[in-house]
Amino acid sequence: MKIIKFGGSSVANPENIQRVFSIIKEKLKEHELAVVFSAFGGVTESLLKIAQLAREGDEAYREVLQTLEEKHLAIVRQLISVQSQSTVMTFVKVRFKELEDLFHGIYLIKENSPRTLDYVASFGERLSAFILAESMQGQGLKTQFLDARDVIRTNDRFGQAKVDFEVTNEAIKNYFAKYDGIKVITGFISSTAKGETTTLGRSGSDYTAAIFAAALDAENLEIWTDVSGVLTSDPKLVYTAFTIPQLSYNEAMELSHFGAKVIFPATMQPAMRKSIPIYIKNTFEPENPGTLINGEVSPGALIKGISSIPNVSIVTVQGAGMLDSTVGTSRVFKALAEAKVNVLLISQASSEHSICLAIKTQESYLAKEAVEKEFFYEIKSGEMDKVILLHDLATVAVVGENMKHNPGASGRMFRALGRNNINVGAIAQGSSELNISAVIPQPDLQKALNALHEAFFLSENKVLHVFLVGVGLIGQALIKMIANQQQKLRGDNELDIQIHGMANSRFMAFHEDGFDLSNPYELSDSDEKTDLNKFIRTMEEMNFSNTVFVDCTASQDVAELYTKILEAKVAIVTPNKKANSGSMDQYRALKKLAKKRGVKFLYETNVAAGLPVINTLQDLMLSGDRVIRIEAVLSGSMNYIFSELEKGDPFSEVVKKAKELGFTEPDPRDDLSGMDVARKILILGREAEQDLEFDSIEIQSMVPEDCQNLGSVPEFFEVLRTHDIDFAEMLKVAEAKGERLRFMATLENGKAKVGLNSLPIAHPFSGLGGSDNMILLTTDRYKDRPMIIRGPGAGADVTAAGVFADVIRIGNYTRE
Ligand SMILES: NC(=O)C1=CN([C@@H]2O[C@H](COP(=O)(O)OP(=O)(O)OC[C@H]3O[C@@H](n4cnc5c(N)ncnc54)[C@H](OP(=O)(O)O)[C@@H]3O)[C@@H](O)[C@H]2O)C=CC1
Ligand SMILES: N[C@@H](CC=O)C(=O)O
Repeated sequence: MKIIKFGGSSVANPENIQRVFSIIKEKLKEHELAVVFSAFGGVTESLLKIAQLAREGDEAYREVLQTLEEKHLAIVRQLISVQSQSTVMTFVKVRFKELEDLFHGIYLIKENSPRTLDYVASFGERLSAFILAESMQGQGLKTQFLDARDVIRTNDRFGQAKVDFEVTNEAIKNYFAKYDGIKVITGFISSTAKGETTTLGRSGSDYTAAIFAAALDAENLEIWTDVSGVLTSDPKLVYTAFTIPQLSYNEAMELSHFGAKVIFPATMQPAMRKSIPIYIKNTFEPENPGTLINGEVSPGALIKGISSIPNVSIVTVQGAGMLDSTVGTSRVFKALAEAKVNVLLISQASSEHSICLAIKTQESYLAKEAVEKEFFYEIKSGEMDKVILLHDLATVAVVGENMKHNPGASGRMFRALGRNNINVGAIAQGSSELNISAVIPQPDLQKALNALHEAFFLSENKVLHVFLVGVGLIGQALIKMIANQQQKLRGDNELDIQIHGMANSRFMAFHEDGFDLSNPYELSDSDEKTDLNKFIRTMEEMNFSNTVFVDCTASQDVAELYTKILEAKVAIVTPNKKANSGSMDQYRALKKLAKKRGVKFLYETNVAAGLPVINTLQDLMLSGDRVIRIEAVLSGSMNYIFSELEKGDPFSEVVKKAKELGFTEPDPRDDLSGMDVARKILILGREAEQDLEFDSIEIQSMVPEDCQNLGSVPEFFEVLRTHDIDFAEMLKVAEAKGERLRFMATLENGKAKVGLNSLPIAHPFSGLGGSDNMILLTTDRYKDRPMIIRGPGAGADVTAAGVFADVIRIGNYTRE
């Protein structure tokens, strides 16, 4: 015998009901069944609403009642053939006549006792189960309608009646022995020995099903609902949540205690006592195996799920009066029990001077009042402090029996929370090691759940949440690269990169689920004007774990936001050199801040685009090397310009071409003026642990004087044309000496120089063509022959690839 139960959403309308019948027919092929039904979706709520309206003297109750009757009659019309409708129609009409009288009585005497409300609510299941039994009959199934009030005996605690299992079990067995056919049973309702209608409280229909399963020693119990079992976390908050295939009874109870809504612990008890397996299945996805809850602890994952409770407060009771802890603590709990306050989590310091309780916020004031009343004299004498309330909190709990005797769970939990800048207010772990719970700020709840979910379930599948400012040459190339590699990264590297925010200087746009990168988004379609502070605020509000801010602008304004971004524990990746080439103090402060906040600040592409210069230099320094000298060609555009000039094209045309090829800065004067190279040698010097300020660099500018103060770039090109002849002459002089012109940077003895050099043909830089860069590092270890890094040092693809590599590096870093 199997007991199966369908909830309200499964029987909300005739279409859903037909699905339910198909499931039942399928099951009947192999099993004997009893089916428990909830009221049709929304009916219990409507009945209680009508009772409330009637009690308030609001005549509108009649209309709502009529609508409800119509809903039931419509279901009958759709499910049952015309020839067989009359019995059911009569049943429905008689029940609604009873309800009409009942509500009229409530309307007259303005009274709605729990007893009356139980009776009112009982009509929902009585109607649904009867209609469904009759329609199953109409589909050729032999059914037997059972009003559970005839067999489930309870006390008279209306609203949440206690079952007398001795009487109930006996009555159920007798009933099943007497009648055959599929028993179609009303969920939720029961009765006292005097025949008064009672209800079984929250998730009462599940409880009904469990009572029958236990009484009949059923093979198993299936709860059919509108989700595919118990999920690893709340899917509304954690999009990657997935169905847990199996849970032990203890794990299921613990998860639901901490907020998982699919099943309610009390409803499991009867089935649990008899070790009856419980399946949680989805009516709308019957092929999904759902979750099996049984007595077994499955090996493997450290935890099974992460649950949470929002709107929690911490109630702190402290003072010397608590030091006699046995008495102090017991008085706190006695006071709370008397005030009917439910304590979610308890944490007590070993000093026993204070005790911290997590309580639902709406009960926290009651708790404060109760405890302060209990300790009235101690508070008055100063022996105890007044109770402190802290609001706007939530609890998160990781649950799983495998945490027992397996170290590492709490480390992983708190590392994930800490790394995401989530402050933990209180911690508790039961000695059973079945759950570790923490109180965190409510606004961080979604971020915390996602961080924990990733840390425990998706540590092999990391999600990076990217916010990108600057969608020009490099930004766009980066988006394309991520789009092309997304599948591969997900599959081979278990890394999922999603872009949630984008901005250029004019527009910004956000996407909670991540932009669809296969279908490029046009920022000009957004109606939101760029506001950098708002961009950062929105990024913070989205509050994702593993957030990366990518700056692909050349903007000082954006660089000035880095402090704020790092403060928010968001990592930064950037090719923009502005931040690192500001003052030495600022450079140091950013590095220090990133370290302090435990996030990465990566800028490999600040120098020589995607070439591994900064990482190499950092490795050398970390391993104890010392830089003696740096000689380098650090500008892809300048190298292109001066090597192409050798082919005889006019200077201004070559500069234009360098811009078109994406080698120059947004404004090519930044390259020609030597400023860009100066920034790069400054950054290299700083990475080589030298104290360098920008002002100390000797810079030779290639921008003719009359081009320096021109406004727009096109204007600049116009005037530059008039200097083509000067540059041709410069080249001629060099060539006459058998030399080549190369724009270089050097750093030696703390002195940096940037400028154009005429080099002998044999010089390593003379052979550089196109956008190539070359960096010669002479160090203590590389003294006789310098270390050489060479390759293209500018261009959209090589730069975007370098930025992309930094982003991936962050993914790998956050993996542990
Ligand atoms: N090109 C290369 O080879 C290399 C470039 N880099 C660096 O990469 C960065 C980007 O260069 P590149 O893509 O060529 O430049 P682009 O001019 O092509 O793109 C710059 C982007 O930044 C946006 N932007 C500018 N100012 C702001 C602002 N205040 N707020 C928001 N968005 C802003 C621009 O918006 P809008 O379009 O509205 O103006 C544009 O989308 C630069 O820092 C550069 O030094 C580093 C290594 C190599
Ligand atoms: N404009 C730069 C590109 C990146 O830094 C260059 O020409 O090298």
